[in-house]
Amino acid sequence: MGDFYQNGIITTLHNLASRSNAEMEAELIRFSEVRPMSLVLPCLYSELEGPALDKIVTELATVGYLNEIVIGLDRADESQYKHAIEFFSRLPQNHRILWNDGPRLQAVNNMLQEQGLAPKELGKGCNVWYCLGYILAQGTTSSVALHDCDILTYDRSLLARLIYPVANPSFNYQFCKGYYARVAESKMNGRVTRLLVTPLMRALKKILGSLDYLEYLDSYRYPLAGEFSFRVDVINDIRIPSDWGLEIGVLSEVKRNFSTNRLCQVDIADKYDHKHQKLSVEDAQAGLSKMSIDISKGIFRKLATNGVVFSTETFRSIKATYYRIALDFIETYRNDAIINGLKFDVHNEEKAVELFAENVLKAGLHFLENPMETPFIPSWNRVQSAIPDIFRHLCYAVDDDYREFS
Ligand SMILES: O=C(O)[C@H](O)COP(=O)(O)O
Repeated sequence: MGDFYQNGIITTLHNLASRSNAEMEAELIRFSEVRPMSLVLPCLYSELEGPALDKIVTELATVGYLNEIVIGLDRADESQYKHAIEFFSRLPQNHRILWNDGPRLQAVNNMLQEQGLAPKELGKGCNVWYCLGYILAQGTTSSVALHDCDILTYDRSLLARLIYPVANPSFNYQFCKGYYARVAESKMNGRVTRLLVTPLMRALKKILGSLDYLEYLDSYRYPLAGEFSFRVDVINDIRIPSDWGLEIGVLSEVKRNFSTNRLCQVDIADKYDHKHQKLSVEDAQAGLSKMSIDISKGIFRKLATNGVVFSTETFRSIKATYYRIALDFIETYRNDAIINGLKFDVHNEEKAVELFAENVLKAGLHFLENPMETPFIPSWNRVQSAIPDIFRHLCYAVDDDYREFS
């Protein structure tokens, strides 16, 4: 059982008692009468063949409060799309699969491209964006949850706890982020969160002073969690990054659009494990190396929109301060691991921090050299204003694919 401390400037909803999931789901079924709920699952075809998704679908098949499940399928050819239809067919809820690489959705993408509105980079951000557009187009949902498809420790209580804060009609939250400890096989994971994001926040606060935006981001216990939920109207006006800045980008957008008392975070699992990517020391375009660059760029860009002025010297100081603080954090994590009987590899942790320190500087210099770069996908409000019947095209594409291949 955790504590009930409220840190930061958003509400934290803890897991304080062993409330049964059945009791919570019974409540969610009642809520669903006034607030219909959807789940978005962004996935790669390869995840259908991996160890996590089969169990996730088995768990979801027993969930009674979902109105629909929208699956965004990336990197699938025709036969793989057909296999995906079969794979998800055991879901009793209404469900649709967006075959993002299929000719119909590609035609929709071309239509957007002609207006300069299509996502510029493929990946999770783009996948999520199309799924959210489809949910808006359907117009049947009130509350939405989204989670990754590589969760090895999944059970359906994760979803119940994740969606509850935006499903309970007596709560006023617009957005909720999940949190947990990424601890598995007796070791602490979550390398980018622990070794980049938290120390970088502290370094930025030290150099730039206490800024509302930094206090806000630092309030999230797991800012990189791929699990979040929201009221449907949040979708209209958010611009999400198409790169690894997706998670932090969404947090920044909801802060811009809502007061912090409409935002919260919730404890969704005792343990969480997922697919781990390589650190990728050699290749800055891959693995956690790329992730750390994209995230740092996203944070610097956002600070600049908040009036912060950067120079090469500021980025050198940020790098040096980050490095020192991150090394101190390694000591903290080490002791936390030891008291909990977990393994801890100081060498690998320091290797990651050395790489992230270089990448913080790289991201800063890249930001100075490319001040006009905007890796954001436009909001659906803007897209609808440019192409008023876009939702009709999107719905036809998804539904016609399903009709033709199921
Ligand atoms: O959450 C994170 O920090 C990144 O996704 C990396 O996670 P991992 O260290 O658990 O692979």
